[in-house]
Amino acid sequence: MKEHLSTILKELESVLSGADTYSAEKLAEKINRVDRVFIAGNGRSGLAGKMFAMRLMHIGYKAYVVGETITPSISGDDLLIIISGSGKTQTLAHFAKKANEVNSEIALLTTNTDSPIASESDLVIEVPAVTKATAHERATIQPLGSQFDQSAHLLLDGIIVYLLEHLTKEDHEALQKKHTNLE
Ligand SMILES: O=C([C@H](O)CO)[C@H](O)[C@H](O)COP(=O)(O)O
Repeated sequence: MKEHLSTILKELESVLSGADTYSAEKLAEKINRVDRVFIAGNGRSGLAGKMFAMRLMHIGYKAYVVGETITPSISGDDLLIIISGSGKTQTLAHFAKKANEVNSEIALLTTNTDSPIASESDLVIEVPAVTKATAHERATIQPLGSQFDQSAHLLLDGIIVYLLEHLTKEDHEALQKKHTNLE
């Protein structure tokens, strides 16, 4: 088990050292500028997105998860962030088209910069990880898209730290207060 964990950490270090951090910083700046942030992803990519949305709320941004019952309609002053390893998931491609129709900005976190969702996006952040589509051809000890899902989660947590350090000045106490008291 220790060996597996050590290998997973090495995989993540290798992926994240090749991630497009320049674009990740641009994404942080967009988040800071737009009115509201909408986050979409399916499966485990979607779970990484939900964790990111929660932290954005904690640090003072208006964040919504696409598909939740209380999520309002998106508009031209908003940003849609899509997390999709393949960049091809059809429901997400549809969301990107709809968001473009109302002129909202779109950012994509993906391994596939040459994908249908990438071509709809204003900003593409490349994360060079293995996905469910490439797991058979690239080296990882992990199943399906675990490497991408984990890398996306860590990169998004990195954006939270960047926002806290450079763009918002929320302190730990303010974050604690925003965390739900219904638990
Ligand atoms: O659940 C997923 C995981 O990769 C399976 O290991 C995917 O995130 C889900 O299938 C959505 O796919 P992508 O849009 O390509 O991330």
